[in-house]
Amino acid sequence: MSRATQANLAKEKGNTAFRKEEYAIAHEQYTFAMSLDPSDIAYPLNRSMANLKLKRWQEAEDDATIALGLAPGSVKAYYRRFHARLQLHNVSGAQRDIIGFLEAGGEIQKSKEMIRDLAAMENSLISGAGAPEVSAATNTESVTQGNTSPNPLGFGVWEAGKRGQGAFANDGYQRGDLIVAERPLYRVSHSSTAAVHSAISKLSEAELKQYKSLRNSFSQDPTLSRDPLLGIHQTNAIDTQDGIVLCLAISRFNHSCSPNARYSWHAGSGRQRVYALREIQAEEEIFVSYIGGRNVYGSSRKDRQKRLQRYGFTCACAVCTLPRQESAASDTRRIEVAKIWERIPFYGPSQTSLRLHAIVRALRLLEEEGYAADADDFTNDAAKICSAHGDWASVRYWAAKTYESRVAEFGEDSFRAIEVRDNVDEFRNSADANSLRAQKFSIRL
Ligand SMILES: C[S@@+](CC[C@H](N)C(=O)[O-])C[C@H]1O[C@@H](n2cnc3c(N)ncnc32)[C@H](O)[C@@H]1O
Repeated sequence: MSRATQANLAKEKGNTAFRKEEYAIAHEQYTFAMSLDPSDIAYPLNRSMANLKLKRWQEAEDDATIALGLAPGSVKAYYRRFHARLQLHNVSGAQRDIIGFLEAGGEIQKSKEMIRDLAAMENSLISGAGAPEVSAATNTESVTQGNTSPNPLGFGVWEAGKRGQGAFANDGYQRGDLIVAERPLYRVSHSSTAAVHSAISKLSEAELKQYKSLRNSFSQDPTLSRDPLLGIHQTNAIDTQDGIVLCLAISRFNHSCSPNARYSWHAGSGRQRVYALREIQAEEEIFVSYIGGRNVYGSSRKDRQKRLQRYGFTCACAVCTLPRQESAASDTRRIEVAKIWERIPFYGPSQTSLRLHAIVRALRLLEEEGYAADADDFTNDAAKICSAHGDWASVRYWAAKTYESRVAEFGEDSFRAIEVRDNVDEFRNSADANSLRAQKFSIRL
């Protein structure tokens, strides 16, 4: 009997054992078949299935990889490896298998099930259900709608083209929704090599593994390439008023110069939060801005690109990739906003109408830019100047706008919202109240 025939016989024995749910025996027979004929894809493919049944995930993945080496377009091999990788929490590998499965002609319906399974696995990884060895488990909570009740994470991590991976909304959000609140993996007061290494040395083995799975945009950097752990820190760390933090889930949020979400450090709970700045549709990517305030809304594409080099990338967001003419128009708008911001304190006591018109102009320009944050930089000034004229209706209008944006962007319990909650009273009691000629203004947004 030829080796090929013997191998086929062993496979048949394996299949019989498999049907009787005797997976260990099936595994033995497939191994024998492989040793007799290593060129036949059926044997590693079947052994991969037996390994899945035996919950030997790594071996199942390896066998599917062997099968793909023998037949690169094998739908079954992609499907089995996907399931092995799912169990191994290999998100990007599992994503690649879904793509391979589809490209090899796998059924659309099945691929949708794979996507759902992967999303469920990711959510369980981040929220902790069924994945106790994953440190983000205890680190993350999320609220999909309304700011109050904790739900499973409302976003998944997917491939985002040139940006690597990114966070995509499951069902969508409204302005002011808390997308996630995550306890950092570590916090450092500065990003020196010693401080970062010291923080990393305190991570558990599982945490370190997750840390190492984060993106490193500095692998080609002349100095940082020698220190990948520092490169990961540099790529993902976030500046907060309480130091520099690194969060596993939030690390997957990409940057946009007109973001639909924003970071908000909450000192009370020691958590980094992300709030929706505007409506975010289901499956839309969630973007934050890595740079703050005027550095993003008041600066040209060229200047923003320069600043973002610090994160090791050239920004490819929707604003930075506008065609030449639209990009120039965007720059013009942002530079005008910056000029208005700089000019505001220099309007004279008789120029309050002009000042308020300039504020409205800045806010409209921001709206045209699709920039949905930081309106409070302007509305707060409008309230203050109206209080100097004793125009309390205008003060209430502008102060309400300020409070509204701070609640939506930082949360009702944030310092920044609380600070302006009773602003009307504070303006009334301030030394500047009624200090200019009494006047009423009807200038509104
Ligand atoms: C904090 S990570 C964000 C998640 C990352 N994309 C990933 O795959 O894990 C920051 C890195 O993502 C990429 N990135 C984020 N926003 C980007 C953008 N607007 N354009 C190009 N790359 C971006 C850059 O490589 C950057 O260094």
